[in-house]
Amino acid sequence: MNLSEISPAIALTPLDGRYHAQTAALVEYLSEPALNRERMRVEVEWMILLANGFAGNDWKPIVTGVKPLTEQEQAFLRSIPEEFGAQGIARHAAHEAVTHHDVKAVEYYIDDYLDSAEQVLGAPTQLTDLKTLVHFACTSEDINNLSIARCVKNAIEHVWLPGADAIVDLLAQRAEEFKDMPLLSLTHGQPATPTTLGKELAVYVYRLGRQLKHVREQEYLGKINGATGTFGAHLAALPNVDWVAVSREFVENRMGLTWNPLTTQIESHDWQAELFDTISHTNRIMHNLCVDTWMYISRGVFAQVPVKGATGSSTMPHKVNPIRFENAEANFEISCSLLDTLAATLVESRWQRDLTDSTTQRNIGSALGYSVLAHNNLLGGLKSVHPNTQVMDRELDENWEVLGEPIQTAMRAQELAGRSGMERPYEKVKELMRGHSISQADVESFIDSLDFDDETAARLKALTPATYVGLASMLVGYDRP
Ligand SMILES: O=C(O)C[C@H](Nc1ncnc2c1ncn2[C@@H]1O[C@H](COP(=O)(O)O)[C@@H](O)[C@H]1O)C(=O)O
Repeated sequence: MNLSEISPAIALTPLDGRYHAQTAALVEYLSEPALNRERMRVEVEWMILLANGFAGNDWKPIVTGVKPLTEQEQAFLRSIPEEFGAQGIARHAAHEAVTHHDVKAVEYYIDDYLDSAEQVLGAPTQLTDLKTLVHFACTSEDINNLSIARCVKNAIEHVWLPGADAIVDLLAQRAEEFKDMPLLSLTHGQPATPTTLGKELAVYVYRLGRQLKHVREQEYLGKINGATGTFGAHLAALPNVDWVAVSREFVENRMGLTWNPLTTQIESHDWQAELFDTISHTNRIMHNLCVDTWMYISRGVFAQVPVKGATGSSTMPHKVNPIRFENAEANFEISCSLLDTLAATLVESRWQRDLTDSTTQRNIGSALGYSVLAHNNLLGGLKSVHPNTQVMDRELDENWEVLGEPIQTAMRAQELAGRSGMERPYEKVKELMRGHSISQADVESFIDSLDFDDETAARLKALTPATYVGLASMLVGYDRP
């Protein structure tokens, strides 16, 4: 059996195959039909603006000879994208098979609807004669850039950000829960100044929160200014219209985007580079979290809740493998590579336009899809782990030498305050502790061997690796930038 002949078609990529259920929400915004539907929305809104005007021109038609569209006519136009489904996709494809131009095919698709307007509305309508208003004075990129910006904005706001927020919210909740849970830290993989598990999670909350703030503040730019951004055709056809004002009204108020006044044929895509860079950066922070958590699991700091009925290893029955973190790690990497390519290449275009951006932007769905998939697995993974305080306490208790730092720092303070016998504090502690296994008794007798004032000696003796966590617990309160 030839797999390529099976119907419905078998997905080539995992996003639309194996992982479809986890990425399907993006189909609504970033699939090819979603783009074509958005193109239709842009085309019909442009028609409505041209026919009905706006407050800035006292609601007079912008194109001479066109009467304002009635509520019913506007509703009819707006129904075209809203009715775009399986049959519409096939009809658009049939037009494209002839035109070999996807935006032109959208124009013809709308023309077909205008032919049926009188029948659908049940009354004579000027719409049947308004085919020439479809795509009026537009180049394809006028339609494309606005459609893509709106598709991406919706995908970010409705799918990507909620997924990222869910991770940050869970981390913040866990940071608060675990803020007093002491944890041996490892710098260079070696025992170091203890922290708390909550504080380490709060670091991620803070880092991610900053990036998500950038994403929320992202501008989405749009333009509608003709074939090379000069309004040349607009002016040649209708010289008395304030086209700059019309263009601005459309981009800002009808499309909900930031108006770009100065472009070549293409919107310059700088906002896309900014957004994709930020998302890639966010992916990398989450990748770091996956790796850290994976290693905490390996160390026993986090235990995993076994999923009922699930198999860890096909041969080693005892195992619960951290597969969700590994899956997320891999998908973040693929997402980053696509986003990095998009951000790097979209900001360049030969002279007034080349078409590389069109081809490249068709992968925005994949780039965000791998990220959304990774979010899903990371969130599931995080929900399935819980701290093992026995392991954490044991690690701390086996590493009393981490108290070398507070002792030598207290010695410095004593020396600076004029107390004698505190010279060469770092070296003295190093002599005692470096490379040795140190017990609680060793630490105590070392403190006793030095001439600390009573209060300092008592404070140092009260320290254990588990209580030497500084302000970790309080710092968790700073996790939301
Ligand atoms: O308004 C215009 O069309 C102006 C024209 N520039 C174009 N602007 C936007 N789209 C264009 C352009 N040219 C082609 N196409 C169509 O883009 C589609 C590219 O397909 P793909 O590589 O799959 O992304 C594919 O459907 C192409 O037919 C120019 O000559 O400057």
